[in-house]
Amino acid sequence: MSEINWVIAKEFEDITYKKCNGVARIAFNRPDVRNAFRPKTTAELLQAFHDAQEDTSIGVVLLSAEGPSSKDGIWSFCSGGDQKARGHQGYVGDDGYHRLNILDVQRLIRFMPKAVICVVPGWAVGGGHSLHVVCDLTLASKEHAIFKQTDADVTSFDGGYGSAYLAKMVGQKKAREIFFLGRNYSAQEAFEMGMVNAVIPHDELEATAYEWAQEILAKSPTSIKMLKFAMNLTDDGMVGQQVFAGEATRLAYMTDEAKEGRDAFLEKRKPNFDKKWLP
Ligand SMILES: CC(C)(COP(=O)(O)OP(=O)(O)OC[C@H]1O[C@@H](n2cnc3c(N)ncnc32)[C@H](O)[C@@H]1OP(=O)(O)O)[C@@H](O)C(=O)NCCC(=O)NCCSC(=O)CCC(=O)c1ccccc1C(=O)O
Repeated sequence: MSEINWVIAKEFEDITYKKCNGVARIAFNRPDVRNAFRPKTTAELLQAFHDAQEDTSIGVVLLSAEGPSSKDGIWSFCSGGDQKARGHQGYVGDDGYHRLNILDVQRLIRFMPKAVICVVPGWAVGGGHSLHVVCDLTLASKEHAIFKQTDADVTSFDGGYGSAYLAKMVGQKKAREIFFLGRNYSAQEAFEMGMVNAVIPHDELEATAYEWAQEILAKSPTSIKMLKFAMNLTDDGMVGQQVFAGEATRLAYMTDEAKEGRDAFLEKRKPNFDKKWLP
C-alpha cells in the first residue's frame, strides 16, 4: 500500500481538513464533547465538503473524527448536535441565528459526485448516526465504534435520511427498534444489520479507509458518479432525477451534436446535426 502523506488543505477550528493522492479527509475535531457539532462546525463542514466537491483532483472523501478525548480517552465519531448550543428554534451560532444546517451537510454528502466514506472510530450518535447513514460507505472500529440513536430522547428527530433511508438499509423493524429504543449497537451488530460495510481493527481503520478510497479512485470517475446518482435516484424523487439528469446533460454537452447546436446559435444559422439516430 502507498504511504499516506496528508497535507493540510485548510485550517479550521472545529474540524481538520487534509488531502492526499485524490483523497480528502474531513474530520470532526471536538473529541472532548464526543465530537458534537455546533453551528461553527457545520459551517466549516460545508466549506470543506464544498472545496472537496470542486477540487477535480479529489475523487473520494473520508468523513472521520479526531480523538480520543483528552479527558477520558474515549473515541467518538460524532454525538450529533451540541445540546449546549441548542436554542428555541435550532442551534445558535455566534451570529445569534438559530439553524438546523446539518441537513445542508447531509445534502452535500448525498449529492456530491464523489464517493464519501464514513470512518467511525467511536460513538456515532443522534445526528452523528444520521451522517453515517447518508454517507456512501461506512467503515467502523471493531473495538470502539458504537451506534446509537438518541433523537427521541432529546426531541430532535431526523425524519429524513437518518430514519427513512436507514429503514431502507436495515429494514423497517430494525430501524424502528434503533429509533424507538435508542440502544447501543457494536460495529459487528451494525455490520450484520447492513448499515456498516466492514468492521476494522481500530489501529488499521484510517489506513483501510484510505485503501478503499484508492480502490475507488482506480475506477472510471464517470461510472462512480453515475452509479452513485443512479442508486440515489429511486429514494430522492424529482431531486434525484434532477441530479442524475444533470449529469446526463453534461455527457450530452460533450458530443459533436451539442457543439453543433451551440455553434449554430452563435453563428445565427440552422443547426446541421449528424442525422444518425442510434438504435
Ligand atoms: C455520545 C454519548 C452516548 C457518550 O456517552 P459517554 O461516553 O458516557 O460520554 P458523556 O459523559 O455523556 O459525554 C462526554 C462529554 O461530552 C459532552 N457531550 C456529549 N455529547 C454531547 C452533545 N451532543 N452535545 C453537547 N455535549 C455533549 C458531555 O456533556 C460530556 O461533557 P462534560 O463536560 O465532560 O460533562 C453521550 O454523550 C450522549 O448521549 N450524548 C448526547 C447525544 C445526543 O443526544 N445528541 C443529540 C441528538 S439530536 C441531534 O444530533 C441533532 C439532530 C439533527 O441534526 C437534526 C435533526 C433534524 C433536523 C435538523 C437537525 C439539525 O440540523 O441539527
